[in-house]
Amino acid sequence: MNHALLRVLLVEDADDDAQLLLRLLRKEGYVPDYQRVDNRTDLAAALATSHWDLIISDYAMPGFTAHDALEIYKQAALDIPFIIVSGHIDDVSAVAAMRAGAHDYLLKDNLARLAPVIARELDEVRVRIAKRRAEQELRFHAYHDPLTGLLNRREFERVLEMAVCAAQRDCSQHVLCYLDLDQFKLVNDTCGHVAGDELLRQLGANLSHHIRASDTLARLGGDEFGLLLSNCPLDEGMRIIASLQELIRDFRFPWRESVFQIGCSIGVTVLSAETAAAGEAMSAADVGCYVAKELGRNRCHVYQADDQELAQRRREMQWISRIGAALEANRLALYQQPIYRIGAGAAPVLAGHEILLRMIDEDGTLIPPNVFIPAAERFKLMASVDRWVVRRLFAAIAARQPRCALAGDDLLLFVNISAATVNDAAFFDYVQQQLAEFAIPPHQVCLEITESAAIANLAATTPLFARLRQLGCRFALDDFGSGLSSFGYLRHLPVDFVKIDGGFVRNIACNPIDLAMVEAINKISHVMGLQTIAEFVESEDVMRALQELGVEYAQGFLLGRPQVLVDADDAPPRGA
Ligand SMILES: Nc1nc2c(ncn2[C@@H]2O[C@H](COP(=O)(O)OP(=O)(O)OP(=O)(O)O)[C@@H](O)[C@H]2O)c(=O)[nH]1
Repeated sequence: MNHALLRVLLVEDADDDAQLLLRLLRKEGYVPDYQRVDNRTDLAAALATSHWDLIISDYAMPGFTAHDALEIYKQAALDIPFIIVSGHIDDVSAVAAMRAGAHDYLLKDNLARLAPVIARELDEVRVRIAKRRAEQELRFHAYHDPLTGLLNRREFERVLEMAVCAAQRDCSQHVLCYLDLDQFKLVNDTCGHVAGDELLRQLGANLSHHIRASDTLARLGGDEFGLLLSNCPLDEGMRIIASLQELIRDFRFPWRESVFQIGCSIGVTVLSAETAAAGEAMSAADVGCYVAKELGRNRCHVYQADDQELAQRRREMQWISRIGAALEANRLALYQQPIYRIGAGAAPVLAGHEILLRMIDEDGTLIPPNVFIPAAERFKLMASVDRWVVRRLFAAIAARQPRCALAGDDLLLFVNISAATVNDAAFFDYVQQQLAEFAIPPHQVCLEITESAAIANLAATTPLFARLRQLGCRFALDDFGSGLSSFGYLRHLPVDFVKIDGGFVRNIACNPIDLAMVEAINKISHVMGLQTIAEFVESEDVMRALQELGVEYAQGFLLGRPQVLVDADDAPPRGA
């Protein structure tokens, strides 16, 4: 038999009856810890001051009934089983008492059911408590960061939105801070993530004890915290921030043999009637924090409008890691767009493909080249990107991958190279080695460079083109015509094809100036012994005009859209 402590509140005027109940409880193995009350005041006081597992109440007492007791019990809003044990109670009164909140009723001369009823009610209360706890926990997790117990980013943004609305409505001022710990990575790297977690937990708790009750602190993720100082002008906000900085400066985090001291960069912005949206305020505080880092870390910076310029630089810098990661993880895909030989009165004949590059971001979205290539150029990643394309393409052809229609054919591969690659002294050797490794016939490869990049790097372009042409590779000048001064340069560049800028081609059927430009480029190219390719051929009218002019090749949506050639998940080639 179990001996379970049972804290029981007896609402009973007769001590004899109370003792009888207690004896019964003991017989059933309970160890009752009890109090007897017989009036409203004592009952209310007992409920308010002690914790009870069970209430057993008589039905009718002098000047006091179970209904009165139930009323007080309901006001206390406690989840305690309430059982009526009465000398005589008619069915109507019993049902009324159950409706008023009693869990069961028994007659004093038949208490055989008492033990099972108590066991059942205690069980049910346990189930209700467990359910409530689980619900509370779920609610807590929806709004809180599991590591620190502070609010999470989503809840912080909700509170921030309310503050922005309040500022717009009643011109109140609030201060928003974005806190990012300095060199936090060091703690993780030297002592492991468990130490880093503990530091975040301790610092979060310290900060939360230090702010006003009306303020909101949240962990936004990683080592970043958000703080909203409600109804607070900037000067008062700066005083609070200064005291938080002091607290962080004084904070010591001991871990095994080491003691860490941590710095924090803080971006600050004011929410006022002019604040348009919570997202805008959040981004201003984030930019402020970035500037604080740039200025040397461990400081606070109030966001200024011209900080955006710095932030733009940061966004650009992020491309370095995005492109680097994409190269590393082979998250680049090759597409091919057909180029046809066109002749007056004859059906176009497939002559080759231009190889186009797409980047796939970490979340699977396709990034077009006009978005990431300018960034790759700015951050000197294009030479690596070009090498990646060459190797990936050659490997795909050598492996005769199913989508690769080029293998074994005499079709040309037009591969774009950048100005950076032209200036890469080792590129010639690289291409030579790749051609040999994958047994690609050099005459199938036509390297394309834009007219402007070729001219801007003339000193490097000419010898590279000459050497690669000796191997058998061919060259095309891309976007020809966009830099109008370039006819003279054609004489100096050892190229085979001129790709006429699509900006002229697109409208030749309706714009006589564009038609004249294309005609001139075509004529001069032919006089120099070069063949011409028209880009952006999108309609039959344009195609007819090109055939009449005697342009040799055409490329554009009319003839074929870019198709996947090598997907990001195709097996990558081994090696550099
Ligand atoms: N321990 C722990 N580390 C985390 C958690 N979330 C993110 N981190 C790490 O926190 C670091 C945050 O990166 P950054 O803010 O860029 O690094 P930092 O060293 O603080 O550098 P600065 O902010 O430039 O001073 C990264 O190393 C993450 O891996 C976490 O929940 N626990």
